[in-house]
Amino acid sequence: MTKRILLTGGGSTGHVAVNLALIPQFVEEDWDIHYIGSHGGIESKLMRQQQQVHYIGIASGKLRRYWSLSNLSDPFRVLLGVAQAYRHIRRIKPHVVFSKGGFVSVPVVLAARLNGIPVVIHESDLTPGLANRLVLPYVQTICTTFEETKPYIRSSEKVVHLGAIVRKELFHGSKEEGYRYCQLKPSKKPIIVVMGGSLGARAINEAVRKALPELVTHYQIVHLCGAGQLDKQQNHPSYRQYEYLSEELPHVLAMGDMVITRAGSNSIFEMLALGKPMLLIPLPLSSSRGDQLLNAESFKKQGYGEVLQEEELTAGSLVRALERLQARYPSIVQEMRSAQGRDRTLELVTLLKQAALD
Ligand SMILES: CC(=O)N[C@H]1[C@@H](OP(=O)(O)OP(=O)(O)OC[C@H]2O[C@@H](n3ccc(=O)[nH]c3=O)[C@H](O)[C@@H]2O)O[C@H](CO)[C@@H](O)[C@@H]1O
Repeated sequence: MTKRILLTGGGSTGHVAVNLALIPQFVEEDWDIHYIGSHGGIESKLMRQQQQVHYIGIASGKLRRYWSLSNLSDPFRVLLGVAQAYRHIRRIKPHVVFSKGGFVSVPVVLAARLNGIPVVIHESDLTPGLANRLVLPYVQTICTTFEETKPYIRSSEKVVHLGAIVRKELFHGSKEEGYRYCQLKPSKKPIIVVMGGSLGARAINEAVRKALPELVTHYQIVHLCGAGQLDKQQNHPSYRQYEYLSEELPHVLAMGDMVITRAGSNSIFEMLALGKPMLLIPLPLSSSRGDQLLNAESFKKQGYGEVLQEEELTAGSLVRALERLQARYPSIVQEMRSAQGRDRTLELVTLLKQAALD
C-alpha cells in the first residue's frame, strides 16, 4: 500500500527549505507527497515547481502580536483554512503530517488532529515561534534545532533534539564556478559574503556601503542585498552585488571565506555546516520577537563568530568587528569542524516513518 505524507509550513524561504530537503527522501521510497500551504506565499511558488508534490492552497490568516485592520478578518480566514484543510486531509488520508511552522501551518495541524493523524513539527529557532507554540498541544513530537530550546517548551516529553536540516545542494558548490559567476579572481584579499536573510537587510546594506571604501582595501565583497536594493552607484572591482542568488549560491559560498549575516536560523546553520566564520548582526527586538538575538548569542557562545548589535552598527564598528573575526578565523574554523556531523535529514525521515506506524 502506498504511504502518504502531508507537508506544511510557509512564510519564509527557510521553512520551505526544510520541506524541500525531505522530498527526495520520500520520493525514493515511493511515498505520495502532498503539501498544504497558502495561495500566494513563497511555499506556493517553490513547491508548485516540484513535480512529485501535490500542492494545495488554502485560506490563511496571519497571527499578529500588533494591531492591524486585518486582525478583524484574519481569525475567520484561519477558521476557513481549518475547514479547507480538514476536507483535504479526509480525502488524502496521510499517514503522518510534518509541519515546519509559519502561520499557514496552524489550520493544517488543527485539521490533522481533528482527523486523528500524527503530527511532527520542527522548530528552527532557539525559542519556539508563535505557530509552533499554538499547535504544541496537538502534536506528537517537536524536533528542535538548538540544544537550548527544551526549557522553553512546556510539554518537554515531546521534545526530540534533532539539529538543523541543511539543504544538500549547498555542499556541492565549486570555488571556480563562484569566481567565474562573480567575475572575481583569487587574491590575497579574503572574500566576504554579505547575506541579510531571504529578504536582504536595509541596515546591513547601508553600513556595508558606507564602509565600502575601507572594506575593499582589505576584502573582496559579494553582497546579497535583497530584492529592489541594488545600488547602481556602487561600482568597484572588489565589490559585487546581487538581489538574491538561487542555483549560484552554493558556488558563491564555496568561494567565500567569511560571512556577514542576520541570525536567521537557516542561514546560520548553513554557514556552520559549510565552515564559514560569521559576523552576526541579529534582527533587533524592535522589528522581531527577538529570536535572532538568542540565536546569535548561542552561536557566539559556541565560538562560531562575532556578534554586532544593529543599534551599534556603523561603518566603523563593522570594519572593527570584521578585523576581530579575521583574527579569530583559524580557531573558529576549528570549532566549527568539531560541531559538523551527521545528516539530520535521514534522522527526521526515520522519525516521520515511525510516527506514521504509531
Ligand atoms: C525576518 C524574519 O522573521 N526572519 C526569520 C525567518 O528567516 P528567513 O527565512 O528570512 O532567514 P533564514 O536565515 O532562516 O533563511 C534564509 C534562507 O534564504 C537563503 N538565501 C538567502 C539569500 C540568497 O540570496 N539566497 C538564498 O537562498 C539562505 O541560504 C537561507 O536558506 O525564519 C527564520 C527561521 O524560523 C528565523 O530565524 C528568522 O528570524
